[in-house]
Amino acid sequence: MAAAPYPPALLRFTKMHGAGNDFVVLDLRDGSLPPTPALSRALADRHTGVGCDQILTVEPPRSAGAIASYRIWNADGSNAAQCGNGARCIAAWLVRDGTADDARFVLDSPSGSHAVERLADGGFRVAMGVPQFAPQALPLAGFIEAQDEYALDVVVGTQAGARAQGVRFGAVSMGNPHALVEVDDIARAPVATLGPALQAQAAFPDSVNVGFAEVDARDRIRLRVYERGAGETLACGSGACAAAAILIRRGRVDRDVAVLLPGGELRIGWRDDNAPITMSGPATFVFEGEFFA
Ligand SMILES: N[C@H](CCC[C@H](N)C(=O)O)C(=O)O
Repeated sequence: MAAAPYPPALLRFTKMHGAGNDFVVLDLRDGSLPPTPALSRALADRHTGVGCDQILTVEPPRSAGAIASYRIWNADGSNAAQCGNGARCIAAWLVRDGTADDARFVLDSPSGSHAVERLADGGFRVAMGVPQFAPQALPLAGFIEAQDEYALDVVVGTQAGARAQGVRFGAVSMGNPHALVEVDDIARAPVATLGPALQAQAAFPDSVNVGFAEVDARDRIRLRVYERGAGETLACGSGACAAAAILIRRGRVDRDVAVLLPGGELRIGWRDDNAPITMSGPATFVFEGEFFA
């Protein structure tokens, strides 16, 4: 086997987070290749790498009106089509870079084009697209029509302690797949057991991001998310949009709602069913660095 090149190549990156959901941002606008799954895992490793939930790339725009596009790789190396907290961090990165010199601009993600607005508090509001409830949009196999609530018998736990339990959940795509389980007490939600168990169901051939929501009030949701490809994160922007969409559609919350996640608070608005969902929240720079790839 050929020896690895020496000295190893240096990879410049920016470490950022959105409400605690943390990212390594790579600028690929010079035509550099996107990270391989192995490099994504190496960058994401919290002991031997930089450490992050996702890797985000800044790339040339793909649509006429956009100033840039972004792509997303999870910590396990898998590719994703949307990242709400990441969208805000890419927006902040482009403002600092001088590419975004207006308060309003458009970014392209693999899921579509997103209007972005810079807010007075330094955060950003992003139009995250119209939620898609059709099971095929996730995909969610075994169901034809969109339902307010689905039921599956899920095996939870490992061999010895494995037990089947009926699970009721909502499902929606924000460009990436989300399932939502309502709970009475978010602090005691079975995130670490039921999250991976639902992801492993054949009903989710592409896996799924699993949210657990406690409705505090008609304008406040508490949410924890066991993310596809990253495990439980401190926040999930598309997950906050998904939870609000499902709970608004069920009539459980109003169309303008605060979503309280372990890492911070996001504001979600959905003025009518055919409008894009908007997500507002912070984007934080942590450090710049060079990684020996
Ligand atoms: N784990 C997600 C991608 C990151 C989404 C999340 N970090 C967000 O802020 O939306 C997926 O595989 O679809």
